Amino acid sequence: MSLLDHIDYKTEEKRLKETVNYIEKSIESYKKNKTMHQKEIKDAYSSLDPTESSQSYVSIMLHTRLLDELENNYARLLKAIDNPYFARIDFREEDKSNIEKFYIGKMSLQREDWDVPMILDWRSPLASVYYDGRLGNVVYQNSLGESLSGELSLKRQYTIENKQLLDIMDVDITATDTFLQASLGENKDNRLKDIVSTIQSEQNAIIRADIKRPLIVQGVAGSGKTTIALHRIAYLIYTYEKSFYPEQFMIIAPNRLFLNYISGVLPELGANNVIQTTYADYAFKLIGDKYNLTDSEEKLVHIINDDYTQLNSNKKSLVIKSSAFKGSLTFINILLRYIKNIEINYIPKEDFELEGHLLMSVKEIKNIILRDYNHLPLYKRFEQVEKHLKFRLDKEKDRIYEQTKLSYDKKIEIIRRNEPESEERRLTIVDILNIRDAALQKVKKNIKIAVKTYMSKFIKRDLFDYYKDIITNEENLNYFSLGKLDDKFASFICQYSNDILKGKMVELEDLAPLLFIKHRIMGFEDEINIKYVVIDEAQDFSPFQFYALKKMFNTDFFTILGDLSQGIHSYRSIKNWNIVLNKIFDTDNSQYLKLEQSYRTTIEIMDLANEVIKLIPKEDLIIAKPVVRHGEIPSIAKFKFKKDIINEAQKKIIDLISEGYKSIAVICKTPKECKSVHNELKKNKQLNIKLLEGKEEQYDNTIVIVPSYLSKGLEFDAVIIININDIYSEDELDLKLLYVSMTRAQHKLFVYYKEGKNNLLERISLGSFQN
Ligand SMILES: Nc1ncnc2c1ncn2[C@@H]1O[C@H](COP(=O)(O)OP(=O)(O)OP(=O)(O)O)[C@@H](O)[C@H]1O
Repeated sequence: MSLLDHIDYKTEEKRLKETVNYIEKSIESYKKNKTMHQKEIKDAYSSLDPTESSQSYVSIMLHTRLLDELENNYARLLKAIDNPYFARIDFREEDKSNIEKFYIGKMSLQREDWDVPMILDWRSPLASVYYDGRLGNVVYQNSLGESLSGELSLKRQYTIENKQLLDIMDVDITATDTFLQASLGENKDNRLKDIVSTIQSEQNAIIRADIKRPLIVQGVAGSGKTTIALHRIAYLIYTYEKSFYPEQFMIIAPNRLFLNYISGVLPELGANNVIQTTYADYAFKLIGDKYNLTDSEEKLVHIINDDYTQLNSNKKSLVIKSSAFKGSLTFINILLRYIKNIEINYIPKEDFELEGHLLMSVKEIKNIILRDYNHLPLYKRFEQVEKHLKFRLDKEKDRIYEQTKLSYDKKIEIIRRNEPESEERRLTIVDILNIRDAALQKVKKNIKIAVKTYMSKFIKRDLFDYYKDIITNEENLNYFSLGKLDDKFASFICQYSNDILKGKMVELEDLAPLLFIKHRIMGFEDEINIKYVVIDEAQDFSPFQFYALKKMFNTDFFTILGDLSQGIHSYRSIKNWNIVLNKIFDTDNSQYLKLEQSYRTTIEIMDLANEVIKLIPKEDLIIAKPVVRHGEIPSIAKFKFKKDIINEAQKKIIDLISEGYKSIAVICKTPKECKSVHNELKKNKQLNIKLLEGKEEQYDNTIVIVPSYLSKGLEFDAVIIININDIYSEDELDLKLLYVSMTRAQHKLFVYYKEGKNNLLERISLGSFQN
């Protein structure tokens, strides 16, 4: 049906015009108001008298605030004007007779003369029925969490561009979501986009899940985890705007390139100032930059390359084991014992006294440290002790001074009373007076230095000294593990860590324990004010990484998203979500949701990728179900020579560009192979191909060449997997790397490999799924 034939075309056309006109008028009135406020501020400044009158200050403050609000609204209106809304629902509240029409957009728009909003924000409670509700009776929760019901009689979607209505689509019970199909079929550039108009019900449940309970989401490749994570933040900022500032939300992503890839979404959703960081960047901000990070991917690359086997077959398993150990619950417990030991043993053994007078006993001091202020970092507890000591001293010092004086005065009095006046008596008294004065001087001096002297008995050490004291000291490691660590392993890990730390380097695995020590012992210089944390690609986190964040931020407000099938760092990270659900958070409180539908790839590509991941013999593996979108069958081609692969890839890239694809990736297994393929491909001057090595913070190229592990999280219109020397084996890690590489493709996938020992790709190319 053409747009003009739609029964409501005229009404909808009129409504759009009306909305656009209203926004235009609002923009005009903004401009007038802005000039007015600016003039008020200027006038107030010119009549500002520094000696008097707060009137002008008040005026400046008021108009500055109003101007800020105005600027915010203006930015929102400008954003909305070309495409003010994307959907409409017709809804009748229970027990009411009238049906209201609600137009849903990325922002809300109120008209003073209307009862219902002109545009309803997609994050508002009622808008939820658009995402969840089928036509008929529906239930949604209002902002107080109460269930409200009503009848949904229409769900309508619009395509609007540049203020023009291009399409109207009514969604009934059976209609497949053509809008979703259209959106998934588009070619995309190298930035993630918002999906407000096509959020699916299972995704909506995650976006709007209870804020108070930690939420763990296992979602297959391309199920929208990253996208939803960002929408959830935008939703929470809107819903809880009175309780949280955007700056109190933090999203943690795997690397800066990825952060750049997602950076456009939150501003587009009206959520500015959210902290977007990587674990390492944030950790270094808190622990300082005395030490540097070893290349966090280097270990993975060694493992992928299987370099260790050439060096020392045993070393690989020990390196892997120590990575896992540093992130484990076992190590958390060792550190907890170690810190407790510091707390107890670093307390001085003596009471706090002045001139033999007890001011505070060790027992009291212990109580301050171990009981009353136990929630604070140790050094902050020391500060509390100092305050208490000062308080006691202030209270007692005059009395002690007077008592000292009195004891001498008494002696003099006795002499005066018992001895007759004589030169000798006078000299004795003068002597005593001199001794008294010296004693009082001493008391005065001791009063001055008493607290400082006592506090100097508390030992303070550098963060890294503490860490080395446990991770490079075999005796301590054994002692605090209660003798449960294997001697050979303990010895290896100490030596291995010492080798790294002595070069003023740390590995990614060291950051969580360092953060935790800093949190419990020194405390952080600036107050940490993060209230909500979202972690993407969380399958690569260790238990300790989650634990350290939870403790530092002192919150359960977490959304954690990941896909275990893409856990390519599983040598150092969680193996399943249970540990997070039950050990890091409270089992009864944490929520677990699954996303099984994949939106990124075509059925044909997903089928092929699923064949790969199914080769991992794991029962709990979740296989992705692609949404119904067909495309070309991925082509897998074998070549005799490297040069043939390069030629074919060059040709294919040129074809893809001419077909209008906006983002193309060549993915090789290792960085080494990427480099070598890049050197060949770039000989064709027609191709501007960028090699991604992991250090870059952004890329704007259409064509990139990227190692498999770095492609995680990204997506491209078309992917060409090239495999020449660093062949894929059937190891779990290799299967995951190949799976990740394949699932980056939205529309087209090509696999080119060199004949020889490449059994896995050979096997896949002969697979039954190839028609
Ligand atoms: N409801 C939706 N409507 C339209 N597009 C969607 C929807 N959900 C997801 N997508 C699209 O699917 C693609 C994959 O999304 P995203 O990258 O967020 O998934 P992911 O689960 O984080 O993937 P991966 O784990 O493989 O990196 C994106 O292009 C996103 O825009």
